[in-house]
This record gives sequence, structure tokens and C-alpha cells, in this order.
Amino acid sequence: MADLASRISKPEDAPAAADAGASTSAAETKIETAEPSNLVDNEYEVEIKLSDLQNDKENPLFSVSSFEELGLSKAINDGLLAMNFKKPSKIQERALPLMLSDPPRNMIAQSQSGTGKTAAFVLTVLSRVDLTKPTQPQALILAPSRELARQIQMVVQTVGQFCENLIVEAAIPGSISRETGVKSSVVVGTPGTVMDLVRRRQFDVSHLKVLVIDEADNMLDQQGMGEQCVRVKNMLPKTIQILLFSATFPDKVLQYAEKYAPNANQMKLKQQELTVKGISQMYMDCPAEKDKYDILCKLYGLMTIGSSVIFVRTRDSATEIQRRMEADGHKVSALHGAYEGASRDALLDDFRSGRSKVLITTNVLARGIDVSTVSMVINYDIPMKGPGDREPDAETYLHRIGRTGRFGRVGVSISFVYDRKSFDALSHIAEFYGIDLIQLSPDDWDFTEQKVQEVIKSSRAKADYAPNATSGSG
Ligand SMILES: Nc1ncnc2c1ncn2[C@@H]1O[C@H](COP(=O)(O)OP(=O)(O)OP(=O)(O)O)[C@@H](O)[C@H]1O
Repeated sequence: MADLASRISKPEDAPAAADAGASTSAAETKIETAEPSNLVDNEYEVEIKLSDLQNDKENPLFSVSSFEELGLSKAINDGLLAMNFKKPSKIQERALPLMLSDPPRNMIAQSQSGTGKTAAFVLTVLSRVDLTKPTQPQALILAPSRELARQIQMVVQTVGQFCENLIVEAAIPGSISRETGVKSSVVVGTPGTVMDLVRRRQFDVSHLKVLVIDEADNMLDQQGMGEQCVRVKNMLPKTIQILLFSATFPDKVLQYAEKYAPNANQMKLKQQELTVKGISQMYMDCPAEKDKYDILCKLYGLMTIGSSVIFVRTRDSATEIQRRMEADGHKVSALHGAYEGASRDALLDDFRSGRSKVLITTNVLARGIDVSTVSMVINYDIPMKGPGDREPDAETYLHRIGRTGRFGRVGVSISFVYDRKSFDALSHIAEFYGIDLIQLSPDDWDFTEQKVQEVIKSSRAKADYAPNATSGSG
């Protein structure tokens, strides 16, 4: 078992590294709710020295070529230009030629969170569809949540804004009319809804050329949506090109993915390459579970410098924390699977546009969601998996913290530990990725403020180049 203490940088004068058992004795620590000091205003501007990052060979955003050199159509290039995408990232530069080759070949592609995997497969999809048949479904993209499906739909529409006759539909609960069925060339959906539509003959899959599975390790996992994805695949043409994307591919799932997408080209990362350098990973050594809430409230001021996502284990605790925080005068929203679709959409749209800045959620938003203003992620509960939630969930940890630090931006993650189990779980995750975590203590609030502001303020200098992301704009 990893020793977290060996992977942390200790604050000067801070209490000794967490021995969770011992730290409970400090349960009486007084915690005040305070706005962070020294803040000029609440605007969060990103500093992206993107041109520097894209010239650094070690960086996942590095590339040597331009989009023009990748042989994309003029309409697609115009779309990229309008989005201010100047150069491809590594995954885009390397995966695109492989995915666009003829005859088409399957692909399993891994790249760190926020490095542009969506555009990589969207460019392939747009290059493959024949827009003289605009209502003939030709590409299907599957994602694990309605939020991610809607987001990908928006990316296809934005990159494809100059592609004449492009119609993109979301196949999520309540989105496709029973009378008309699917009438678009590109369909982005969740597997359950897609399966229903095909079964009810409202989705003609006979001309599909490309199947993309985003967050593929999660989607193909036998414990999750694996069965649905197999059923969907079995309904599709046998010759379909299959593209599997994720930031994480645990060995067990990879073996299965290789069967799902046979003879695939593969782009894989080593375990130590998985974390994004721009994310400063910290942990808060809470005296006891009951103190977590007060500590969270104390962080509120820092959370609202940009926007923040707070991840909790259950829907009930998301609702409960929201209720308490609102009662204590904080403006927060909560989004989870118990809400119906339209409310979920409205909640996320509010968060994207900045109308709400602190979002409490469950793992439903752990993957894929791209909101460039997110400067802080809080793991209020350490992600766990397996029977009885006994195993640390290293993949979910990586995806959760990856909601910040998107495409060269910087951000902070703070994971709360309070007992031996949570401490050991986080130690395991730190060891797994070979990461050094910065210890924060509720007894040394100055240090916490200083550490967090160091990161977030460094991002406030004027960007030398900031792409117009499709996210964050509502
Ligand atoms: N070549 C590019 N130049 C500038 N910005 C880009 C480029 N490619 C993608 N982006 C932007 O980078 C952000 C992250 O991209 P994206 O959401 O595709 O990441 P991802 O790799 O799919 O992450 P995750 O693993 O979290 O799903 C988006 O806001 C996107 O618009």
C-alpha cells in the first residue's frame, strides 16, 4: 500500500501528515466560513500558453502539422478556423490519419483528459458522412450520459457549421419524435435509447459507416453499459468502422475492447503519463467525517474564483449538501440522475454559461464534460468501486479531476480524506499514477488559500492565445 505521506509536499508548520486515526482527535478544530483574501474580482481567465505547449514534444497537445495538412475538407477546416483551433493536439494529429485511411480500420485511442479526443473523432465522422443524403444515418456516437451526448452533438454541429445539409440529432430520452424517428446523418446518443429506437424501427442503421464509443472503458465494462453496447453493435452492419476513445483503458477492459473492435490501430498511454500536468492535485486532511461539510463551506470563496465541481458519492448526499449550503447562504446547484432530463439540461446549461458557479454532482458528470471555466474540482468523497465500495476507483478519480485543466489550462483538485479507509484509498490512487499530492490542513487556512490562489491566479494573466471552445458558452 502506498504511503500518501511520501507523496505529499507538507506545508511548513502544518500538522504532521495524515494518520487518519490520529487526526480525528482534532475534530474540534474551529472552521470559519471566509471569503478568500487578496482577490481582485471573481473573474477567472485562463492563461494558456498554448503555442508553447503545442511546441513541447512531451506535452499531449504537441503536434508538428497543421489541420490543413491532415487533408480535411474546406468546410471542416473553416469550422476549425471559426473555433480558433490553430493546431491539432497529439491525439488529433496522430489518430486522424489512421482513422481516415481506406479501407477504414478500427481504432482504440487513449489520450489524457481535455486533450481534444472529441474533435479527433468528430473530424473523422464529418469526413466520412455523405451529406447528399442528409437524413440517412451514417455515423453513430455513443456516450454514457445525456449531458455528454448533448455536448458531443454541439461539437459536431460547431465543427460542421459550414458543412452544408449536416443534420445531427441526439438520441437521448425524449429527444426523438416517435412519428418521424431518426432523420439525420449523425446520431449522438446513449446506448439504452439507441437500442430502443433501433428495436422500434425508428432508427435505420443499415447505412451506418462509423460507430464511435466515447468513454469506451466505462461503456464496455461488463458491470455497466457493456451489454447494451454489445447489443447495439450486433444490430449494426458488420463492416462498420469502430472507434473507441477514453483517457483510461484498464488492462482488463482493453482486452475486451480489442474483441469489440478487432484489428484496431491503437494509441496507448503509460500509467505515469495519464495525469494532466496543469492540474495541481491536493488533499484536505479532515479531522473527521462530520467536519467535511464545514471545510467545504470554508472553501466556497476559493471555489467561486472560477467555477467548481463537487463530486459526492450519492444523489442523496448531493441533495443534502445543496440544501445545507443554500441554507447557509451559498449559491450552489446540484445535478444528478434523479432529476428528469429537461432539468438536467437546464442545470448544466446554467453552469456552462456561468449563471451557476458551483455544481454538486455524482459520477454522472465525472466523464467527458467540458466546461473550460472549471478551476477547481473537489472530491468530497473519494471515488470507490466494487462490491461494498471497497476498492479505490482510480479511473473515476482521473476523470473527475479532469473536469479542470482542459486543453492546457490550469486547475486545482482537492480530495477530502478523514479516516483510514479514505486515506488509504487516496494513497493507492496516488501510487497508481505516481503523483505527488499537496497536503492541506484545516488548521492552516493561510496555506490552503495561498496554494490554491497560486494556481488559479497564475491562470489569470492574459492568455497569449485562447481557443474559442464550444464549451463554456451555453
Ligand atoms: N486543436 C485544438 N485547439 C484548441 N482547442 C482545442 C483543440 N482541440 C480541442 N480543443 C478544446 O479542448 C477542450 C477539451 O477537448 P475535449 O472535450 O475533446 O477533451 P477530451 O480529450 O475528450 O477530454 P475527456 O477525456 O475529459 O473527455 C475543448 O474545449 C475543445 O474545444
